[in-house]
Amino acid sequence: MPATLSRVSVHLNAQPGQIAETVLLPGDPLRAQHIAETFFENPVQHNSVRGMLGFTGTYRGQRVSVQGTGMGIASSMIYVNELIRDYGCRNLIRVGTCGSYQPDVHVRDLVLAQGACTDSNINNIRFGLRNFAPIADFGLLLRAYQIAQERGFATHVGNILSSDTFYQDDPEQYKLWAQYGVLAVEMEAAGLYTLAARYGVRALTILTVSDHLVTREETTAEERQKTFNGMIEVALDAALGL
Ligand SMILES: O=P(O)(O)O[C@H]1O[C@H](CO)[C@@H](O)[C@H]1O
Ligand SMILES: O=c1cc[nH]c(=O)[nH]1
Repeated sequence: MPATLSRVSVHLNAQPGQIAETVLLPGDPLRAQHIAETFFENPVQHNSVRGMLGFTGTYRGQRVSVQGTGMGIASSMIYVNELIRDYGCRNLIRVGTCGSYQPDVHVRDLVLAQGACTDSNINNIRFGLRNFAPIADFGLLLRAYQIAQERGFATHVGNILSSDTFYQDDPEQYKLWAQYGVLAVEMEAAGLYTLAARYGVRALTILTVSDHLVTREETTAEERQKTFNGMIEVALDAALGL
C-alpha cells in the first residue's frame, strides 16, 4: 500500500462512508452475500478482508449494509467495534441461527433476543464482580415483533444464551439455562448488546431456530432457508426509517 493511503480500520477495507448506518450481521459471510444478492438493490461489496464478506446497497430506497461477523463473541466484537467506531454505524441487527432450549420453541420459529446471558468472560473483564445485563434496543425489538406477528411467524421474545462453546462435554448443561426460561443458544448477541450500550447505538438479535437441544427436532435445508429469508425481511423492515 502506498504510504499516502492510510487504512480506516483493521479488519474491514471499506472506504469512509461506504458502510450504511444500518447493518445486518449474520455470522456466515456467505449468508451476507445471499442477503445482499436477494434483498438489496445495487449491492456493492465493501469488504473482502479475511473473506469476511460485507455489502452495501439499498432496500426500499434506504441505504443498508450487511457484514459477516464470523462465529463467536470474540470474532463478532471485532467487526462490531470497527463498524461503530470507524464507520459510524448506528443500527446493528444480528440475523442468525440458534438451537432451541424449550419444548415450545420449534425449529423454524423466530426468536427475538430481548436479553442475552453469556458464559463468556467478556463482561467479567469489563465489570469485575458487577454483572451487566446485555439487552436489545426496545424500539427495534417492538418493531420487529409487530412485523413478525403481522406476517404470521411463530415468534418468541425473551432471554437467550450467547455461548463461547458450540460443543460441550456435558450434554445436560443446557438444562440449567432452560430452567431459568432461556429460550435458545447462539454465540454472539451478548457481545453485540454490550458494545451497543457502550457506544449508545441500537442493537437487536433476530434468530431462526435451526435445531433443537431438547426434542432433537429437525428440518430440511430448504425449509430453514425459507424461514431465514422471512427473518431477513423482518429485520430490514424493522430498520426502515431509522
Ligand atoms: O447462524 P450464525 O449467525 O452463524 O449463528 C449461529 O451459528 C454459529 C454456530 O453454528 C454461531 O455463529 C451461532 O451464533
Ligand atoms: O450456536 C448455536 C447455533 C445453532 N444451534 C446451536 O445449537 N448452537
